[in-house]
Amino acid sequence: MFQTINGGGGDRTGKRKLPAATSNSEENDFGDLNENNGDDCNLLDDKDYDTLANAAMHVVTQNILGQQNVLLIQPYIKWGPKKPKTKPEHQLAEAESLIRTLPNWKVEISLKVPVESMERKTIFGSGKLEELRDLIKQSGSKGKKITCVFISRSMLTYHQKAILEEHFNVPVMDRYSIVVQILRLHATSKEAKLQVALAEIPYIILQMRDIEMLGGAGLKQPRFYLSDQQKMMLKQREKKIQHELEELRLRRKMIRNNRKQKQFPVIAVVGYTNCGKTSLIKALTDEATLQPKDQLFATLDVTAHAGLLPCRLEVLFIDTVGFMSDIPTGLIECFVSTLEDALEADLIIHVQDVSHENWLDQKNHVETTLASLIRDNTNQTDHIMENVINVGNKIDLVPQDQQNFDNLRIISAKTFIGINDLLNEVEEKLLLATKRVKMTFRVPMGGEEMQWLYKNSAVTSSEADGEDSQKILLHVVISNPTLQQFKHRFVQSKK
Ligand SMILES: Nc1nc2c(ncn2[C@@H]2O[C@H](COP(=O)(O)OP(=O)(O)OP(=O)(O)O)[C@@H](O)[C@H]2O)c(=O)[nH]1
Ligand SMILES: [Mg+2]
Repeated sequence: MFQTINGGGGDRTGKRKLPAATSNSEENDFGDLNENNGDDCNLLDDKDYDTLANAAMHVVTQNILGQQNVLLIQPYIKWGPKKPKTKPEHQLAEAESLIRTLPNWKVEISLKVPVESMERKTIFGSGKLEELRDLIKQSGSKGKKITCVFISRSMLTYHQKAILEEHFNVPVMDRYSIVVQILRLHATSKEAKLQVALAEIPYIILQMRDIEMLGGAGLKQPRFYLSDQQKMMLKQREKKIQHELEELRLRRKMIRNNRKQKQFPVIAVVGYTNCGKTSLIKALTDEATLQPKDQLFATLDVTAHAGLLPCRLEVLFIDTVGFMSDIPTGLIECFVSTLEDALEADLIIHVQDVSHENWLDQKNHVETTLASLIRDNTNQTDHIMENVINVGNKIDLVPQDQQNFDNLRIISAKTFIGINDLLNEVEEKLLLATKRVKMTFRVPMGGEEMQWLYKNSAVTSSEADGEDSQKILLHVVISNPTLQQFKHRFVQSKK
C-alpha cells in the first residue's frame, strides 16, 4: 500500500516531511499546499443580488435544502442532423443523478420526450404540453405533488421557461440552474464560492437579454425586468468577483512556482464527475481527510495531497473538479483557473468509471475538453497529452466476462485492485516525464557530497558500504540537470 507522509518534523533523512493535505473547510497549517480556506466572502452576502438571482433561477440557497418532488423531462431530437450523439436514456440517467445530488430533492416521474426542435417556444407540441400539464395536476392525488419541473437541457431561454411555467404552474429549471444550485451547496472555500457566484452572472444576463429582445410577447405575466440600477449592480459584482479571483489565481501561481522550486513532481488526477478521483487519491495516499461522495461535483476545489512512490520519491497528487457534458461552457470556464494546477502537472491520471454504461462518451468528453483547455491556457499541448495514464476505475462493479478494456490500467479505488501496479506505472512514467533517474551514489559518510545530495535530490534510502566503512551508499532519485551539477561540482573537480 502507498504510504502517506504525515505533517511536521523531519524524517530520518533530515529532510522536512510533506504535510498531509487538509480539507478546504479546515484551517490549513500548511498554507503552501492547499491554500484555500473557508473564509466567508462579504462580497457574496448581498440580499439585492439574491433577489435578482432568485428571479432568474427560481431557487434561492435556502430553498435548495427544502423538499422538492421533481418531474424530470429529457427532451430529445429523434431524427436529423441535430440528433444528439449521447443516447437520451443516458442523458436521462445523468439528469437523475444530478437531482439525487441535491438532498431532499426526489425524482417522482422521469420521462424521455421526443421533440421536433429545441428552439420552439414551448419545446413540446400542444398535445404533449396538455398531457404533461395533466400529469402534474393529477400528481397530488396519485402520490407526491410535483413541485418543480426539470427540463434536462443545458439552458432554456427565459421565454421557454416562463411559457412552460404558465402551463405547468410550478417552477421550471434547466441543467444550468440545477448545476449552479449543486455548486452553491458544495462550495466551501472562498475561491469555489466566488467561482460559483461568477458562473451565475452569464445566466442572468442571457435571461435578461432574452426578455429584452422579446418583451413580454406571448406571456401573461412578464416577471423579470432589470432596472438600469440592477444592471449596473450586476456588472459591478461581476468585476469585483473577477478581481478577487484574479488575486487568488496569482496566489495559486505563486504556490505552483514554489512547488516547482521545491521540485515536488506533480500528478493531476482528472476525470468525469463521480468517476472516483477523490477515492483514487485516498487509495494512493491513505489520507483520512479525503471524503469520496456519491454525488456529482462533490469536489469543487483543487487540493494537493502528498504521497510517496515505490522508490520513495515524494510527489503531490492533485484532486480536481469533475467534468460533465452538456453544461454551458461559461460554467466550466469559471473553474478553469483551478484546473491550471492540473494543466501544468508533470503527469495526468485520467480516471474513467468503466462500470458506467456511458463511460466511452464520458472519456471522449474529458479528452476533448482537456485538450481545448490545455490549448487555450498553456503552450505545451503535446508535452502534457503524452503524459496521460488512462485508468479504468470501479472494475469491482464490472462482471468478469466483460472486463476486457484495451489501453486502460484497470483498478478499483474501493477494493484496491490494481493500485500497486498503477503506482509502478506512475513511477516509471513520472521519472521519464521529469527526466529523473534512479541511481546509487557511494560517497564519504557525513561528507559534503552526502549533504549536497540530501539537499538537492530525493534520497530514497541509504545503507552502509560493506567494503569501506568510511563510505555510505545513497539510493537517490535525481533529475538530469541536478546530476550534471553534482558531476560538475564533485566529480570534475577531483580530476
Ligand atoms: N464500487 C466502487 N465504487 C467506487 C470506486 N471508486 C469510487 N467509488 C464510489 O464512487 C463515488 C464517487 O467517488 P468520488 O471519489 O467522490 O468521485 P469523484 O470523481 O471525486 O467525484 P466528484 O468530485 O464529484 O467529481 C463514491 O460513492 C465512491 O465510493 C470503486 O473502485 N468501486
Ligand atoms: Mg472528488
